[in-house]
Amino acid sequence: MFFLYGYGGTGKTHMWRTLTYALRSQKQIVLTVASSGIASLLLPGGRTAHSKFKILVPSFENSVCNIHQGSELADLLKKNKANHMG
Ligand SMILES: Nc1ncnc2c1ncn2[C@@H]1O[C@H](COP(=O)(O)OP(=O)(O)OP(=O)(O)O)[C@@H](O)[C@H]1O
Repeated sequence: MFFLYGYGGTGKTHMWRTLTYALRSQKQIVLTVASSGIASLLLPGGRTAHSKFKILVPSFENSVCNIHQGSELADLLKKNKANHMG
């Protein structure tokens, strides 16, 4: 999982879009998530992290994601090579 930090307008979205298209063109699985719905709209196939990873709201120190072993989402997470968190 990669996190990319930078000031506004420095090219974070541009870099993630480029990486996502490059990896997907090689048939790699890339999950693009952001902390807000507005930010997720900038990413190809973007979703909020809370939606994609079934993160409970509100979340506490001991909260766990609601992903069940053997589910389709669990298999996808095992197979994917890169997550983008914007
Ligand atoms: N390497 C690059 N080559 C050409 N244009 C670029 C490059 N990086 C960024 N840009 C352009 O610069 C502008 C700002 O980039 P981008 O939206 O990716 O920044 P950002 O860091 O995601 O900004 P914000 O945090 O405000 O969302 C965009 O128009 C983008 O196309």
